[in-house]
This record gives sequence, structure tokens and C-alpha cells, in this order.
Amino acid sequence: MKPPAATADRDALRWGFIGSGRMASALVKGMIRAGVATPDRIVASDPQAGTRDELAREAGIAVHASNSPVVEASDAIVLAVKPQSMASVLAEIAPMLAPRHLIVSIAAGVGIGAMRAALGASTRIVRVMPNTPALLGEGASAYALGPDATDADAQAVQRFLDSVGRSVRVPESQLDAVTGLSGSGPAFVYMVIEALSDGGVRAGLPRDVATTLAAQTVLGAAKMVLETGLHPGALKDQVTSPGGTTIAGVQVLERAALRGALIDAVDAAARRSAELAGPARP
Ligand SMILES: NC(=O)C1=CN([C@@H]2O[C@H](COP(=O)(O)OP(=O)(O)OC[C@H]3O[C@@H](n4cnc5c(N)ncnc54)[C@H](O)[C@@H]3O)[C@@H](O)[C@H]2O)C=CC1
Ligand SMILES: O=C(O)[C@@H]1CCC=N1
Repeated sequence: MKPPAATADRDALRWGFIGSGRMASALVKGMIRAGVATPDRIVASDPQAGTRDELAREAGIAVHASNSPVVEASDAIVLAVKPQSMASVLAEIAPMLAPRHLIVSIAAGVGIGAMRAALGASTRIVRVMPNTPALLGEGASAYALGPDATDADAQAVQRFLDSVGRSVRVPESQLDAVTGLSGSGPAFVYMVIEALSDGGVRAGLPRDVATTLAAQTVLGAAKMVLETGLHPGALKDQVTSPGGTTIAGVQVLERAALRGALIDAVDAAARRSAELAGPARP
């Protein structure tokens, strides 16, 4: 890797967010919550007044209507617009970039190659796939480095992502799979929680009790996987008494092909991420 850009202050980067929607908002608020950046070192932009006002009010940062003040006031620029808006944003910011700038894209399906083509081959680029639980410091992110990104860039992005959850470095070729699993995954898990809660209600629990128990059960089970290091199947076996209640439910889930449905969901989301890189965008 190349040495860090001489002008970049690695320990006190100024962060700029282009696009202030749901994912940018989760990351900004998560960073501030974790203390990785103070509000005066983060700026953002968005064309929608309501979106600007909301983030400015909730995070205490400056949010501009145009993108040039963000480019001017930042060292690391997080591109947080929809994939469909990326081409116009890249064309807009390309002439404004200086050697100090690190480009961090969170857009699904927009490749490093396409960004280099639009911004210039020597641009330092890191492509990230975060997820919305970053808001609470429980994000799951993966990142891939562009050819000109430095060790310092990798460290800065890893510090940023680890401050809002867990992160892993992957080859760019794996980012569509990451998008299908952890990028889209919170939506799948919310559906599971909602359905578990429905089950509790069906069995006679009040809704609030059922949702609390369902969500805490998913949280606890996830922590068991992460903190014991045991295989999920072994942990499932610990819950499943011979002739007991759990195996009765497991049988229903196997008959309903729960596993196949989840595998298909991740696969479909990963394929959609790959599709977004192509010319046929919606
Ligand atoms: N929402 C999620 O769970 C995740 C989203 N992502 C990625 O993050 C990106 C943003 O997604 P969301 O936050 O969900 O979308 P969003 O629609 O909530 O936010 C996008 C924002 O970009 C703004 N925008 C549009 N054109 C712009 C321009 N030219 N300059 C500046 N801002 C502009 C829009 O007004 C909007 O507020 C997408 O590329 C998506 O693939 C990645 C991981 C998870
Ligand atoms: O649904 C989407 O396209 C974005 C990318 C990953 C999560 N949300």
C-alpha cells in the first residue's frame, strides 16, 4: 500500500456526508454517540429541507442544501445517496476533490471501478456496506479498499465502523454478498421478530410483552453465537429437550422451509446488489 496522504490528519479527520437519509443519519448519530467525532467535525448535505432539518436538529451538525460545502469542509467524504443518484453526485464532486480527500461510498452495488472512472484513477476510495443498527453501536459492516487507499485510510474507516459496531475487511467481490446478508439483513430479522411476537400474541400474550420477549430472545441468541463461539446448531441443540416443546416448533419450521426461505432471501438481495451495478437501474 502507498503511504498516507501527507495532508490528511489521521487522528482528527473531518467527516462529510453527501446524502443525509436513513443510513447517513444512523452513522452520524452513531459516530457522535461513540465519540469518534464531535458534531463540529461532521458536516452533511441533502436537497430535502425536512431531511436536513431533522439531522441538524437530532445530531447537532451543520447540514447544507448543496454538496460543495461538504467537500470543502471535510477530509473523508461519505457518499450516502441512493445508487441511482451516484453517477450525478460523482460527476458533481469530481472537479472539487483535493489530494486530502478520502472517498467512502456506502451505496449498494456501485463498484470501486466505476467510482475511479468518474473521480480519477488516483482517488483514494473505500467501499463500505454498513447497516442501520450502527445507530445504536451494533452495526455490522464490511469494507473493501480501492487500489489507491492507504493503510491510514483503512485504519480510519475501520475505526469509524468499529465505533458503531463490528466491521470486517473483505475483497470487493464479496460486497454484494455482504449487502444481501448484513446490509439488508436487519429487515429480515425485524420480520422474524414481528412474526415471533405474533406467535406470542396467538398464544395469549399482550403485544408489548410479546414484542419485548421476541426482541430480547433474538438479541440474547445473537450474543450467544458471538460470545460463546459455539456453532448455532450446537446452541440450538442445548435448547431442544427430547420430546419437549422446542423440537415440536423446530419440526414446524423445517416443514415450512424457514432455512431455505432465509437462504433465498439473502441470495435474492445479493443478486439485486449485483444488478444495481449494471445499466438497468429502476
Ligand atoms: N438503509 C439501509 O439500511 C442501508 C442503505 N445503504 C445504502 O445507503 C445509501 C442511502 O440509503 P438510505 O439512507 O436508505 O436512503 P435515503 O433515501 O434515506 O437517503 C438518501 C438521501 O440522499 C439524498 N440525495 C438525493 N440526491 C442527492 C444529491 N444529489 N446530493 C445529496 N443528497 C442527495 C436524498 O434526499 C435522501 O435524503 C444507498 O446507496 C443504500 O444502498 C447501505 C446499507 C444499508
Ligand atoms: O435496500 C437497499 O437497497 C439498501 C442496501 C442495503 C440495505 N438497504
